[in-house]
Amino acid sequence: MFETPRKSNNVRGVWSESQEELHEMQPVSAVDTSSRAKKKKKKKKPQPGGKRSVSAPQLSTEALPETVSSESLQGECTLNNNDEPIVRGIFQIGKRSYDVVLTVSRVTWTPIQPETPTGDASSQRKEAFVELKDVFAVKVKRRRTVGQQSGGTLLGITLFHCKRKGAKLKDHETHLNNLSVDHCEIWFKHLKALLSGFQNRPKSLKVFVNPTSHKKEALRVYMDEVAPLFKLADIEADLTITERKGHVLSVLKECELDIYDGVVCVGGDGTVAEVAHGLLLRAQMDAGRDTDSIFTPVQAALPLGIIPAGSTDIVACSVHGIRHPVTAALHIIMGHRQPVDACSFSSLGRLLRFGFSAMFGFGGRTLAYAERHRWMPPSQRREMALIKTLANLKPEDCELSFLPLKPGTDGAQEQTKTRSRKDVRDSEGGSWQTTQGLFLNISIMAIPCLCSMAPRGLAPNTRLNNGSMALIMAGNTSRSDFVKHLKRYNSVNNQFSFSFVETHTVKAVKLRPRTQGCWADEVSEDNEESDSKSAPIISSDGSYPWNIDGDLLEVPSELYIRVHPELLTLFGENLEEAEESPVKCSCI
Ligand SMILES: Nc1ncnc2c1ncn2[C@@H]1O[C@H](COP(=O)(O)OP(=O)(O)OP(=O)(O)O)[C@@H](O)[C@H]1O
Repeated sequence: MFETPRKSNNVRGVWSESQEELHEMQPVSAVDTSSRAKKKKKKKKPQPGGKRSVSAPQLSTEALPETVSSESLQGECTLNNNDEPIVRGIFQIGKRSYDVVLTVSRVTWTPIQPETPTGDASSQRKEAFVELKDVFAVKVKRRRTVGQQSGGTLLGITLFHCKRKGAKLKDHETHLNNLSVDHCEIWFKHLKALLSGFQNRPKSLKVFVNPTSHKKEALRVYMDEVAPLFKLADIEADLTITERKGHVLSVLKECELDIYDGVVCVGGDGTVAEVAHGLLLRAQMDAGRDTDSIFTPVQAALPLGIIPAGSTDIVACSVHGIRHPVTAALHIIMGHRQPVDACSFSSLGRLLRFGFSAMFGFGGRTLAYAERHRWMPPSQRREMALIKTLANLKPEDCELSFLPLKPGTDGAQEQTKTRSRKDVRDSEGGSWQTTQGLFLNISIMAIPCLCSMAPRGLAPNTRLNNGSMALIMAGNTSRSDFVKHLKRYNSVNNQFSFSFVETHTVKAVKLRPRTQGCWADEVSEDNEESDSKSAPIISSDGSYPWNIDGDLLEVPSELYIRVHPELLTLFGENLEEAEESPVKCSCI
């Protein structure tokens, strides 16, 4: 029976169609995109490779098996030239018959039209095609009675391919109908052989789903929107539903990674951070790196796919330009890869974790407040945290040192204000600049950090893999000016054009808070509100809250942040701007 995992109750009358391998009789779960496929527009394209004079009366599918033999349909296998037909034949697509040609790069179909009485070839031969690089599965289509598990009448073959609309990828089906088994077998074999040539496409994946992310929808998102596509693409997915914080880390430390072609996480930014950290930590363990010293990290062994199911999904948005699970799944299936820079965060010479972004001051305090109120619904918790932290807005007294990227490489956007600083030369030849003072917020970001609240990114001046980090320092100012600065993230105006904001393109940052005990004092203010089960352990020893990729990290002393170019590969593509319409935060 034709199973539609997204709409599993979709029974289409007495007869239904199944997609399966030609000689394997187990039915597979196909993705129901039929309603969307109907709306498909065919693209006009010039005819490839020479003239074709197919001018025959329109053929019905029923007539094809007898009239179209495999000989007349079979082309020579000529894989040298992209435009050279490998196989050519007649299929019914929709209600019309088409002359269909397979080359190494595409499947092209042209409607078969009767000759005009004057013998002219019709001028309206609209050609359509699908590039093989966009095809992720080919299946045999059969008609079966309800309940029939195998066999059934062969109807043709179906191509599953992805279509792009802006940053969004969507799955589509093209049904090539022909009742001839020989004919379909030839096409099926050729298509399978060509698709197996895409070596970048994963065959086996380790998948982590965080069932607690955001609105607890990650498992549903995976089961309904992603798993059916993986199955269609013949990808074996080894699923772990995480049971606690740290679960991913313990699995990644121990498991055999060689058997996988990639790791996938389904959840929010905290889940992404844990998986990225786990993958990078495992790579250091395998390479024998001592992470309790200043070391040069090795790259992660496997690419990471991110299926967004959180509330902000900053990393997914930065790499896909959109929060759309199907787009993310199709990037994984098609094997699109994007190297990204990552940071290491260390304190007192010991590695604390790997990640992409850090916020200290306002960003750290807001997250700490939200974490202590986990019992609240997510959006309410975030708004409340923002309001409370703004109401208690306090500058942090810090000593900040940074190692700028070499002059001339990417410093054009920098905005340096009047803060005094001293320069110290680094052993690598760079020049550390040190400044002291009061800061409301300090952000250090290796990726643009796109999200719906900041469509151009929290750090629009950096790129996914430009080998640098954006350092954004918001100095002490009035609350109203700081709110104006925050609001600009959501607008077209430059959020950095304030006298109290400084930006730098850097390779490394050291930050040492100089205020004693302020964080512990603040925690005690609302201790009575916190849920003892879910509240993080907040020490009163003067440690400071950092927001590292949306995860709360408490650091008692100096934090040392270094960027490592292209340390991790993500499944996806480099996009400069989020596609989603900006979301206004109602509380500011
Ligand atoms: N079963 C579980 N129970 C509790 N926490 C878990 C579980 N599985 C994973 N976690 C942890 O939950 C944390 C938060 O995950 P995640 O970021 O995906 O959700 P979120 O915070 O709701 O989403 P967002 O960051 O987008 O708001 C992660 O640090 C992860 O380690």
